[in-house]
Amino acid sequence: MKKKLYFGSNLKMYKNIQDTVKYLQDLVSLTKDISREEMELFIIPSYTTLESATKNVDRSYVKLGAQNMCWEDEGQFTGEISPLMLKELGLDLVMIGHSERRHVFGETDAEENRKVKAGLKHGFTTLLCIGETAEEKNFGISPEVLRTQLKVGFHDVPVSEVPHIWVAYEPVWSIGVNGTPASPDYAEEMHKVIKECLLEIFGDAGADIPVLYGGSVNPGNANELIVQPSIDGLFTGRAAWQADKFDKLIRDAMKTYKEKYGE
Ligand SMILES: O=C[C@H](O)COP(=O)(O)O
Repeated sequence: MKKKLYFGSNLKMYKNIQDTVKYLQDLVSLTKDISREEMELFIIPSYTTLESATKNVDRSYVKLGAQNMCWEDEGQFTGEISPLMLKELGLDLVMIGHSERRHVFGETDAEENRKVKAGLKHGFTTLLCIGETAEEKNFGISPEVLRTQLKVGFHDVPVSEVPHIWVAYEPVWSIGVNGTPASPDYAEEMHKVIKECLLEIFGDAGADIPVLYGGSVNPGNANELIVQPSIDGLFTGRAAWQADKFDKLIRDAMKTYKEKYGE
């Protein structure tokens, strides 16, 4: 089972312009020799760094994205960023529905759906993040929660958009300094649920959507996660924020994957 592997990071509300550009340039130069046929690298920095990042980083090696986006092109939406504004920067992707957007800022599945449709309409690769809370996990309803987030998130999205869709599974309880990483077995089980649901939504084409795991990915668990059959990549926060450490995590994971599945 040989497939392209995805590695990316969300920089959240960290790093100023200078630090972001340096991080991206270092990451590109460190990872340049890794074939982009085998590995997709993407980074999602803060809004204020994006213009400098797009101008100063070799985009053939790293895709750049935004952490959120409004569903409207323009209007009376103080504090929001329009898809047209992001297009002006020439970004590759938008992330929709990150756990912190849903749980700190109260975004709903229906809002994520509007954003997903806007992202796709404007030609961005659209990364929808989903994941259950600890309480939902304890009630034993994780599959139902994930299926709801996918079914609402992709409501009315035509199958022709599949090539532009990515999904990240990030259980809320696994994210950040207080998070507990999902075990590889549990992550695999949930990825299977997600992949089955994508087939239901998009038919056979749904199988082409990459599904990434995120939530306390670190050098100690990345290798075991990446070899799970239904995990297509790792969406990493803290463990990716130093270019040399992220480069090592990627290389080790790819080596482990190749040892298991062949060159
Ligand atoms: O977007 C990334 C996730 O929130 C994961 O963050 P983390 O790896 O620091 O837990």
